[in-house]
Amino acid sequence: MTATREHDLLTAVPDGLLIGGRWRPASAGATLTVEDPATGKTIKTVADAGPDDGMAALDAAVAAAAEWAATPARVRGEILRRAFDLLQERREDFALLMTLEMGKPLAEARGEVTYGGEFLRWFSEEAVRVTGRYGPNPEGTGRMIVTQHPVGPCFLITPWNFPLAMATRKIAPALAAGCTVVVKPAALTPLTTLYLANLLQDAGLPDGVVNVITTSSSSAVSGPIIADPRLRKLSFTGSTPVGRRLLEQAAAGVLRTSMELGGNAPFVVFEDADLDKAVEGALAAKFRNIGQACTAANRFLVHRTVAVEFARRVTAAVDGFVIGRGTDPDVTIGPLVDDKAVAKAEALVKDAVARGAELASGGSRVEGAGSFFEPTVLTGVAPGSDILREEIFGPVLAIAPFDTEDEAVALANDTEYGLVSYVYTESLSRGQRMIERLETGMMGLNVGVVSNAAAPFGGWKMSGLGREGGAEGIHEYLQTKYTLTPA
Ligand SMILES: NC(=O)c1ccc[n+]([C@@H]2O[C@H](COP(=O)([O-])OP(=O)(O)OC[C@H]3O[C@@H](n4cnc5c(N)ncnc54)[C@H](O)[C@@H]3O)[C@@H](O)[C@H]2O)c1
Repeated sequence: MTATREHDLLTAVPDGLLIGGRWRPASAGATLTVEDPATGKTIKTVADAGPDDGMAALDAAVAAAAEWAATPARVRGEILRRAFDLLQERREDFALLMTLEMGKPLAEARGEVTYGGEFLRWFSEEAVRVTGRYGPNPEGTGRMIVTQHPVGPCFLITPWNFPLAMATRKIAPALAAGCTVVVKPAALTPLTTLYLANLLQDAGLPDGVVNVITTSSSSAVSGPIIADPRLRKLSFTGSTPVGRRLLEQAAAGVLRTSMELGGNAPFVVFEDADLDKAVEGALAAKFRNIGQACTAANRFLVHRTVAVEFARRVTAAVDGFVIGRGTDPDVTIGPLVDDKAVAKAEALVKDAVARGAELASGGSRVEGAGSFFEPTVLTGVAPGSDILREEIFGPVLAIAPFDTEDEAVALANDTEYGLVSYVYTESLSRGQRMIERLETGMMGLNVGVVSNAAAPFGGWKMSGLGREGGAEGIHEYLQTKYTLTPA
């Protein structure tokens, strides 16, 4: 990867706010810097929006709402399809951009372009499948008509860990449903969203349908937007504490919300599992995105009879990982997003070891430039350790043994989160029992990655509200009207 290629790409990314189809600086002239977490160096400076800019973006979304809602769904779908096609042409640019601003290895960034792109294609097709119902009133006389309508202007807040996919997973269904949006990416990773907005313009999206504000003052800018009665929907992906705060704000206006929040996924390996498959799944579920995924396996619950062998095999694989800047094709473990993330991984490992866990591999920060933490395997993690309760969001694989199926279920469900679980067993009946017993919105049964544009992604319990993707996803942005007529 040449420095010139990186420079040319970064230069091509807009550095302003997109409001009503025009790129412009923040009204106060403020800027924020974006760093490469592998080097700690600034790679670009972009506009830092204030509350006035946020309101201007909402004004633009409101002004464009009626015309976009009246645009035939077929036309809206065709724009999304063009955006999908353009993304395929620009896939290497998007992959490199994510590696530069967020740190994930290029091969994984390419995987995210594929995954994130699929939401554009999926919802380009779903746009034309929004239908109503018309029929006799089964309870009496007259006719019942049920119709679907866009909810109106939406505010979409995305996290830094999947800069492209978290944006397309919200923007595509909103546009398909006929809603206009204001998008606010995380301040650590605004570049991918800016470049995506640029692509949507190239795909023929009318002015004002997608507006983007980048800001380091998330709560000061978001508060007035959420409080504005013209806003009709808030969709958020991020941590549970921030989600809870936003729900409180949204409650004042009885605002519709979708919340994709934190996880604490159990990865259960039964004694009858195919260990080769379980190890392969474990590595994907844990080390994808350097462990920084809401779907990352957080707690490895392994039957005591296979725990030593499972640990031996994952440790052998982890010892072969290559740490470094994600632009190097040999690298399998990039940096964490910032030093705070490194400190958190360090503290969780320390606590687990203090409570009796053994370090089979890694365990330390990597000294020098950039925010690196060694891929780590911990065995014999004791109940009550912080690492079993908190979302690790780092490359630490923590193994705790269990003896019976009931114990595995109790441990797996012993968390306020309920996003995803992973189960490895060769028994069909046990697999089916796990579907019934595990309290999560998604489950990987002998599979280590569940994300899929055609599936309803989302959690139970404190992992969130609503679903993204699948046939369900577009309904987050539609509201139902029921009409009774005597005819
Ligand atoms: N369930 C899912 O689909 C899913 C997917 C990815 C990440 N996540 C979760 O996201 C978290 C990691 O992301 P993060 O660290 O960026 O989360 P975060 O909650 O700190 O930030 C998410 C977004 O919210 C913004 N934000 C923060 N405080 C705000 C406030 N007071 N008002 C308005 N906006 C605010 C941030 O700028 C960012 O854009 C993890 O908990 C992870 O599990 C969930």
